[in-house]
Amino acid sequence: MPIATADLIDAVPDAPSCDTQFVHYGRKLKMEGRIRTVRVSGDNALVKQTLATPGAGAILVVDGGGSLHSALVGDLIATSALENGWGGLVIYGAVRDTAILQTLYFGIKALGSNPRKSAKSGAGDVDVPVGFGGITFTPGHYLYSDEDGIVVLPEPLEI
Ligand SMILES: O=C([O-])CC(=O)C(=O)O
Repeated sequence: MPIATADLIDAVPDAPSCDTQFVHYGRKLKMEGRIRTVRVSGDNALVKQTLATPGAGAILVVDGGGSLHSALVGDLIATSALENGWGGLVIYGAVRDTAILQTLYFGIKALGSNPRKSAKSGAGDVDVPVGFGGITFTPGHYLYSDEDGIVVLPEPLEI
C-alpha cells in the first residue's frame, strides 16, 4: 500500500505540495516514482517521443504552461506510456480521448480536456526543472500522487 500524501505531509511537514487542482483521467489514482519532465507549448511531439522510450517507473511531469487549448496526450500516447513502463503522467495542460483514458489502469492527472490535437514540431525541453502550483518538479526527485494531491521529495521517504 503506497503511503498516502496526507500521511507523508504529516511525517514531513515542510515537503512541497502542489496547489494546482488536477482531474484524474486514468483508473489508477495513486502513483509514485522518480520525476522526469517535458516542457512544451501547444506541441506534443516531445511528449510522444519521450513516452515511447522505457520509463523505468518514472512519472512524466509535462509542463504545458497550463494551456487547455489543445491536448498533449490522448489514448495512443497514454497507452504507449503504460506499455513502456512509465509510472504515470502529470500534465499541466489538457488531454483528449478521455472515455478511453478512463479505462486504462494508469495514473493520468491533467487540468482538463480538449479534443483539439497539438502541434507536432518537436519544440520544447526535456528533463529541465519545471514549476507550477507553487512547487518545482526537479528531474530525479521523487513524486507521490493520490486523491488528495501531489507531494515531491528529493528522495523517497524511508519508513
Ligand atoms: O496524437 C496526439 O496528438 C494525441 C492523441 O490523440 C493520442 O495520443 O491518441
